[in-house]
Amino acid sequence: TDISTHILDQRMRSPVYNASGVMCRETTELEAVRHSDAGALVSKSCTLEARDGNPEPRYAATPFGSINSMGLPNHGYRYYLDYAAHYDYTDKPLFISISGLSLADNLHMLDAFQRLKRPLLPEVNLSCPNVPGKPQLGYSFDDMATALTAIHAAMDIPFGVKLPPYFDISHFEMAAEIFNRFERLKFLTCINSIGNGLVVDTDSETVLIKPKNGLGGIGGDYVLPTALANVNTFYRLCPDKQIIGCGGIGAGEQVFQHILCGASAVQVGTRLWEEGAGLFTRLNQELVAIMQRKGYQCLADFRGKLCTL
Ligand SMILES: O=C(O)c1[nH]c(=O)[nH]c(=O)c1I
Repeated sequence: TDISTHILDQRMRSPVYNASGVMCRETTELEAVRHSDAGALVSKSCTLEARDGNPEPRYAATPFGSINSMGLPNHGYRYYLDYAAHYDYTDKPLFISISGLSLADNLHMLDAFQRLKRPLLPEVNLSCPNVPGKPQLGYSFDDMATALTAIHAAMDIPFGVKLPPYFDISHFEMAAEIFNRFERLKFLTCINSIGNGLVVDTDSETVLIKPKNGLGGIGGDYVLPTALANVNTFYRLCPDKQIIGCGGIGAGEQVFQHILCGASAVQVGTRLWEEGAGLFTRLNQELVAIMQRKGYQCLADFRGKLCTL
């Protein structure tokens, strides 16, 4: 049973890796993912300068997932540039998440990463919901088109984007029409957390996290149907791009479902935060078990083959 996959020409021994933001802010964390059974790794979204992020508590686990308003805490892009410069690319693919506070910052950082001349894979984050005063690009189609036009003009290497969840068919269509304009935009990571949810503790009658009156991005079991809808819809609307699934993965079954909906690889956030890097070993085993039960030899046997009625 072969669970390997490729993103562009880069092979992954497993289709599962971390979601940006989880187990990837420190080089020690990135190394933990690299030494795990994850098939790749992605770094914490970075900005030009280091950021402390929002006041704590800013993450909370909940009965069906998590809520977070981290506020883009990171060491600044040079820290991740240094990791990418010394990384052994023969091991597993390295994705670099970029989330500049302006288009100019994004262009500056992306240029620095492409000048490394390393096979790193930039994932431009269009969907951070937690920086007060910074509306996310993914929900402003004109601004997103402008940014991607400039990024595509500046990038000689292939890149991807981290997308927010969309909920309206016309939004899927408008977003896909924009993405399909850009040939070197090669992968779409769907989805980021569902922005600005609110989780309340009944006993204390209090929110769980400090920033933004308790509002934060929702992840975990709550978001699986939305994640699958975004994966499958962009899989159908953007046939020249690969889809990386993210959202609601806690067991091999959801890995299977994301791939059935069209994902070439999948990322795990909430469940990784709660369980640790041993998660990848478990998910790989559970995926193999499902494939064996169904008689599938490789991921291509079922990728994108979701049946409709
Ligand atoms: O608050 C964060 O740091 C954060 N949190 C998220 O749930 N998604 C994001 O893209 C980011 I940049």
